[in-house]
Amino acid sequence: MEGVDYLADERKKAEFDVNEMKIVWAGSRHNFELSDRISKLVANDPGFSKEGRTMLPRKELFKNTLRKATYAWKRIIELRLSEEEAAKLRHFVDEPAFTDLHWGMFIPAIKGQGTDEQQKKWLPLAYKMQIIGCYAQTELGHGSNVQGLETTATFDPQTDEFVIHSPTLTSSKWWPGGLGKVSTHAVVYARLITNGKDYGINGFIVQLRSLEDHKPLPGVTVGDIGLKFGNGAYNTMDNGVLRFDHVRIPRDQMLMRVSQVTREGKYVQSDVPRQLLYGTMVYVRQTIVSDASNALSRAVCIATRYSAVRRQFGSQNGGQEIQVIDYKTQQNRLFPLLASAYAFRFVGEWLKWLYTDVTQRLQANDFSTLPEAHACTAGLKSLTTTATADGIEECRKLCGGHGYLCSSGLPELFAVYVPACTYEGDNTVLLLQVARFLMKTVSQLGSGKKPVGTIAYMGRIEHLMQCRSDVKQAKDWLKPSAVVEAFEARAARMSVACAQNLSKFDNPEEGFAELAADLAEAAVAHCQLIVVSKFIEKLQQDIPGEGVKQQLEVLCGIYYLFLLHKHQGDFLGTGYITSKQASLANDQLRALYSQLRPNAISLVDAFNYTDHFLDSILGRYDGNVYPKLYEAAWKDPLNQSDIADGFHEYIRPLLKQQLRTARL
Ligand SMILES: CCCCCCCCCC/C=C\CCCCCCCC(=O)SCCNC(=O)CCNC(=O)[C@H](O)C(C)(C)COP(=O)(O)OP(=O)(O)OC[C@H]1O[C@@H](n2cnc3c(N)ncnc32)[C@H](O)[C@@H]1OP(=O)(O)O
Ligand SMILES: Cc1cc2nc3c(=O)[nH]c(=O)nc-3n(C[C@H](O)[C@H](O)[C@H](O)COP(=O)(O)OP(=O)(O)OC[C@H]3O[C@@H](n4cnc5c(N)ncnc54)[C@H](O)[C@@H]3O)c2cc1C
Repeated sequence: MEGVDYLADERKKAEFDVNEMKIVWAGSRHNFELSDRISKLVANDPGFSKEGRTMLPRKELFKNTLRKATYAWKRIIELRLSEEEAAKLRHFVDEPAFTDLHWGMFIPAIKGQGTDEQQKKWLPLAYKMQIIGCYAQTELGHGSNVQGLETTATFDPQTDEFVIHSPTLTSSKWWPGGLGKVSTHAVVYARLITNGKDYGINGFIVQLRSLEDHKPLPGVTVGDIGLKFGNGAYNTMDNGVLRFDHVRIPRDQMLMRVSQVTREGKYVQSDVPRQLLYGTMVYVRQTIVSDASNALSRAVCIATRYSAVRRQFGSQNGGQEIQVIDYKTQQNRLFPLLASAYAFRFVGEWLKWLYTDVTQRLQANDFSTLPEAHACTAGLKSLTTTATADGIEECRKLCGGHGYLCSSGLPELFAVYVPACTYEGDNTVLLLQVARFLMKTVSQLGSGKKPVGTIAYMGRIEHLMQCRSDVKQAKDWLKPSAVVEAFEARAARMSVACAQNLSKFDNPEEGFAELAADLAEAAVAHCQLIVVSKFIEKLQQDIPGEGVKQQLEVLCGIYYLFLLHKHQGDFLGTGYITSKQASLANDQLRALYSQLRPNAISLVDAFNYTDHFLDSILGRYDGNVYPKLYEAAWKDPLNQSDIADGFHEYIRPLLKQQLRTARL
């Protein structure tokens, strides 16, 4: 980095090896070197400049995204990047585009739900981008309720084709990214009807646009759904609307891994569970959990650096004012978010492992871990995206007024990120899926079926229902066993309380609906237990580097003690801790803030973000905030002239009129 480093003093305070922490953050030396190389490649290429992006009108913004996405593809080919390198490059280009859905959902849907033959036919075309695809599931009338989708795919045995049709306005596909203006193909989810019988939802590969002139094919109506939240932000994506008027596709374009329709029109269900139809969602939810730490760490990096630069009040004898990062209130808002970024990183790594494991089992026809994989991906997607979206907004507030400027990077980051709470499953709907899994687990206790994996703790239910915390002094809260038991007891007791209340209803579905808010809270408690446990397990590994493990222990402590403080009501209400023990937890939390403080800047440096990727004046590596903010203001189009457009038309007559009135 060239020039003065205004954060140099902060960096000197670090009590750990930042370079080793960079490797822990990246997951491995290989990952670190890959991210470092590709992020610099993108940052140094003017073709990926972000200059002026938030000021472009929609059409220009979208065209610019098409240019960038195709330029990225050109560079991927020229540099002969591997699949892993190409994915990193798209990540660091940092602009939502149709390619996210092509690579992230269209291809995985064909891989997960297509037969070998179908994969052989479609994947090479998709890998070379000779066709571009999207994932068309959600409709105007239904998103969460997948079984309620209305689009039909009716088999016609005369011609050996499916007829894809949108029977109602509400059956219009609505939201799929990349659909509006770009995709040539889509995996369309529709009700499979053969011999007059409705067999429920299945995926179909449907061509939408001509590969010659890109015009919609006969019977296809397609377009963009309109401007979305935030300036720039997610408007780089062409989320689309799609209607079919009796569009015919060959039978072999039904994705046939889960079920098949024969030439005669007979429906055949394979021996794989129907839930595999939802497999692409499980995959994407897992990637969204991994991505949460990316988004949160960006916001935290900006807010932490700026909090060290910004000074307010407390000047003594003409000396400097206090850095706002030294206020306990600032630390209490910021440091748990820094800790959460690390916590989500590690739980994301673990979830990736779980997903790989379940995928291998599925290939060997072992479906036993699918329910747990669904509960973990759904629950952790909900937990991490909610906390990340809220955390980004908190970081904006932590930056005071300047956080509201687009040049802080935070408004755009928030606007791009916040739909993660909705897409790939509304966060409340997903928590209720976890709650169903928990209620099923509780109902099976005593049946001889031993709970395993993330619900193994339920196997010790008798102990967890009656144990009490033995914390006597603040530092007892640093013992992993004390913490894990606290989170297990809270989660188990909340689930059991829900199950007991449910048993009072004659109709379980009515009971579930009535108790949904409590059930969602029990699901949150279970998911927080997973994140805390995985952080603690990470610390049990061998972690090299001077002081690195100690810093991670501080972060882990902050993560769980902050949760304990925030959800004190649960821990006290379920009777596991006393109010005295809650207060000791808070004392320990404050002590950990003081330990973290000198390391804060280096802990965000460990994310290894380039200034290009952060795209934030407040988060600049060198902390040179004020001159750059001042400079940026003058680049606003409004400042291209002293007299604004519209002045002569509107303001001048007003001023003249006031002048006349004053003269009277
Ligand atoms: C795309 C690239 C991703 C990259 C991410 C990184 C981010 C980068 C930066 C961001 C920039 C751009 C990326 C943007 C990407 C946006 C992508 C967004 C795409 C979408 O939104 S696609 C549409 C997603 N839609 C949903 O998620 C719908 C949610 N609804 C459902 O999942 C279901 O309908 C339901 C709520 C689960 C209910 O289903 P159903 O009524 O059928 O089920 P039941 O409750 O009756 O349960 C039956 C039975 O099935 C089990 N089950 C349910 N789901 C699953 C599953 N997925 N897997 C396994 N099992 C499942 C359930 O537990 C029941 O079991 P039981 O009978 O009790 O044993
Ligand atoms: C930016 C963005 C990109 C997207 N990309 C795609 C895409 O590429 N492909 C695609 O197919 N779809 C896509 N979607 C659609 C997305 O998956 C759905 O919006 C999402 O699944 C939520 O469904 P919904 O809109 O029907 O919400 P709704 O279900 O209508 O939710 C409305 C409210 O009702 C509540 N609610 C609903 N059901 C229940 C229940 N059973 N119990 C309690 N509360 C309930 C919810 O919590 C929420 O508060 C995208 C959406 C967005 C915002």
